[in-house]
Amino acid sequence: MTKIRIAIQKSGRLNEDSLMILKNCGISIDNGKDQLKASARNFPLEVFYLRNGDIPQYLRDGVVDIAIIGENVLIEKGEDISIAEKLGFSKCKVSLAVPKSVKYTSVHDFEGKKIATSYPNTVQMYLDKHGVKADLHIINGSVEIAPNIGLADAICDIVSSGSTLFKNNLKEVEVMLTSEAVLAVSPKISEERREILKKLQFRIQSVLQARQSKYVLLNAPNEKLDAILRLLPGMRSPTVLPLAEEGWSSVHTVINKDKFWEVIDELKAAGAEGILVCPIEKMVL
Ligand SMILES: Nc1ncnc2c1ncn2[C@@H]1O[C@H](COP(=O)(O)OP(=O)(O)OP(=O)(O)O)[C@@H](O)[C@H]1O
Ligand SMILES: O=P(O)(O)OC[C@H]1O[C@H](OP(=O)(O)OP(=O)(O)O)[C@H](O)[C@@H]1O
Ligand SMILES: [Mg+2]
Repeated sequence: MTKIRIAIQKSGRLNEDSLMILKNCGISIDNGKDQLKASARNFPLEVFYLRNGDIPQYLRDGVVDIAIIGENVLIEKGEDISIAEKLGFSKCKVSLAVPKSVKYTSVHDFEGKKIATSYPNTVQMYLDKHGVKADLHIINGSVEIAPNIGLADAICDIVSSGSTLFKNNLKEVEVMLTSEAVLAVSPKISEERREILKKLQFRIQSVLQARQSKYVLLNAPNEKLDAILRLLPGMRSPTVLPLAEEGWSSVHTVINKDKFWEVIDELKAAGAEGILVCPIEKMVL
């Protein structure tokens, strides 16, 4: 039987969330901790555990068909590789930073400066776009320490909370790109495997939709229903069912998880009671 081959990060920031999304898609993987390859029990899928930085080349060569990888790595090393889905986790930026004490005015301040980075192509593209010439010093990790030990004038690295920059007395001055984990596709994927990919994407989309949404149930006196329903956008429209108690109804609806916090006070003020907010496991639109 033909299987689709997916690369996920062997260990590191993407590993756990990548396995979790497959699990949420109902795919169980026989997983020995030190295995570099594993098969799914109930879906035609084989998992290869690889280094994040090596994945673009595996995709390009068609050694794997798809991968879960940081978008930033594709921008750095895999411009020719397409993205099938954005997955909504591992959100970060790739930014330029300088010592806090430096007075910064514009990207032209980098002219003739030495920049330490693990993302040379990304920095070079950004500098070229602005007509700036700088000297790049490529290192693989602990980039933020470079200015403190006299290795470089500035750095380019991943920024999330900003705490690594802060601890190293640096400040973010240019955001070159924003990134999140994505499902990437090999340009060499076969038609047969593309059909399996479609099935996987359908499952991923229902998991991602569900993560964004909450199922809300509430009770309302009938005379206040109109006002309450106006506050609630449902998938099609909210369900209204009579309660055993005369004059009351139960309202059921699906709402965006962020939107819910915006309307909760208004719902209460409009007369809603006994509000329940429940997670949704899968959502097919
Ligand atoms: N602090 C962060 N916050 C959010 N996402 C991050 C952060 N650091 C990295 N990422 C994202 O997670 C991906 C993997 O980062 P991680 O540090 O685990 O691996 P790596 O060292 O870049 O790769 P490799 O697997 O080759 O060792 C990055 O490419 C980026 O997309
Ligand atoms: O803005 P922050 O929230 O501080 O995150 C940014 C840091 O996170 C990543 O390092 P990581 O912890 O993955 O270590 P690594 O260099 O070993 O990959 C990245 O390389 C930054 O150093
Ligand atoms: Mg890292």
